[in-house]
Amino acid sequence: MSLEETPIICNLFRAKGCGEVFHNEMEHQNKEGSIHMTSCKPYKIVFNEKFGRCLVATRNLKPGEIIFGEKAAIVGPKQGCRPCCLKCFTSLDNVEEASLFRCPGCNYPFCQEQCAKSPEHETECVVLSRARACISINDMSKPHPVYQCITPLRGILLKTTQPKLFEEFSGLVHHNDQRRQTPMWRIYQVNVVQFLRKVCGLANEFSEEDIHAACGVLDVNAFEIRLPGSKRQQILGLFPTASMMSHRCIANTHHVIDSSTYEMTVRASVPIKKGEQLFTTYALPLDGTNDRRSVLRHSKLFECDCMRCSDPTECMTFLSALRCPRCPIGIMLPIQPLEENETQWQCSPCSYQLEAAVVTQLLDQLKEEFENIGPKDVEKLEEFLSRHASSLHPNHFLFTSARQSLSQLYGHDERYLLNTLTMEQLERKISICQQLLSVVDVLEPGLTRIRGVTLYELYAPMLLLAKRTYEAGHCSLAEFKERIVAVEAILSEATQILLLEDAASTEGAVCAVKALDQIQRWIASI
Ligand SMILES: C[S@@+](CC[C@H](N)C(=O)[O-])C[C@H]1O[C@@H](n2cnc3c(N)ncnc32)[C@H](O)[C@@H]1O
Repeated sequence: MSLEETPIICNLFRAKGCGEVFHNEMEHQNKEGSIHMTSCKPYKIVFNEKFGRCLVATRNLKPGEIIFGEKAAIVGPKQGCRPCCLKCFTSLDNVEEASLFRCPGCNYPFCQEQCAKSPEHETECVVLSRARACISINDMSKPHPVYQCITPLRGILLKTTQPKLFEEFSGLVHHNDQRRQTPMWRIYQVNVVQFLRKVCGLANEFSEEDIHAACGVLDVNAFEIRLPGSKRQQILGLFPTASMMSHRCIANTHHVIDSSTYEMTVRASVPIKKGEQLFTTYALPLDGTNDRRSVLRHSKLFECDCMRCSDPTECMTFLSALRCPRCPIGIMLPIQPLEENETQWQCSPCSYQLEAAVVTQLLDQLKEEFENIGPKDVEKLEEFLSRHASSLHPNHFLFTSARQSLSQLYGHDERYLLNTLTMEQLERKISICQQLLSVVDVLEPGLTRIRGVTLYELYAPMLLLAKRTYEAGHCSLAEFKERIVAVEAILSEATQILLLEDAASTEGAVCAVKALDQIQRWIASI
């Protein structure tokens, strides 16, 4: 056996962060002294001309491996939110006036006295109470502009409460120079900058530029946090390390934010090699290229030219492709996808061309029609899929979105409960989930929430279909067992993914674990 082939002998110590092997932990700690210990992480921050600061893997990472965990530096309401409790973010819509608690200091409404008296509200209340006369929030069903200043205020107040964290916060990218020309800048100027400086008396401590920078840091870097329950708002959290991750329209990481502790866990979603950049996605992965690039241009102020955006087929998913109006098999794609307003769209076999403006007009009409359906109308969603089958590619993002809704409706909607579905409807649910997965496997690969949820939706109709087929005597016991083993593999993968999700939304994971246990016992008994 050569030296290279010598296996790692037990008692050797493999450092969790850097993955290097040492004789013992002491040797690891002594390596390059404390410098190595502080940098013993599976990622490092590097600077790149194109991306700015970004994260790079310092060793090979397996799917599901935790890269880092991080607590939010600040959390707060999202711009344009409806009135909510400033402590726990419960929506105050539908809460009776008698049940609200108005803070005696600043007059903002809270869901209960305990929230208003929490230490988190103390410092901001001193500032906001100077504006008490202007804070009169009575209609809880509509967004109120006095919520716009809250999250930026929490950011700038770190200057006195946590100066080190403030340094990190104010060192994040804000793109003030580009944002200065935008309509949002003018809204912030009135509702945040002037409100905090003139009405709340912060003019001596923070310049206009400082407060605009805080707004920009949040717009460019903050993550949305989904709170459980329909009465909760979507809020923002700022995570300084996670905000260093660059964007790519097909990410290689996946993050989960615990909705009670506001802690983020970032994992590898696919295998990542040492030296590879870590990417998250700032846009919706199942939107088409033009929509994703437009969101990134306006909210994150850069032009995405990633591999997916530059490829007219979007990595062979054809998410933005149209059917050719001239030939029966043709698929129309943009010739230059990064020039969305100027590019011609061309059919691959017949070369027929359409102007970008014509395509935009057609899509605007279809988007409007789709939005008017609403996400819960099975018949209208099915009708939309069949009516436009001659205009859009089967994987088009509008169809994919319709399938996403249908995958949840068949089996759960009260008119389509699983046990009441006919054999054709079970087959329909299966084919919808499979088609959705064929797109998601490419655009949101690995251990991602949408894959977990879709695999979970796929297992139940497959199981029921196999059971009914066997009970009707249409397949042998051996064939039945084979089908159940295939269902078990799907459910097992779904469970593995769903168990990584936020503890407050693990209803799906709990059901999946129970169902997996049942199937495994069942297989053993057949
Ligand atoms: C959340 S920050 C990421 C950290 C930032 N690079 C830094 O140095 O602080 C987002 C900004 O990073 C840059 N960026 C991220 N992904 C990019 C990409 N795919 N192409 C170009 N710029 C990107 C853009 O300037 C974007 O507004």
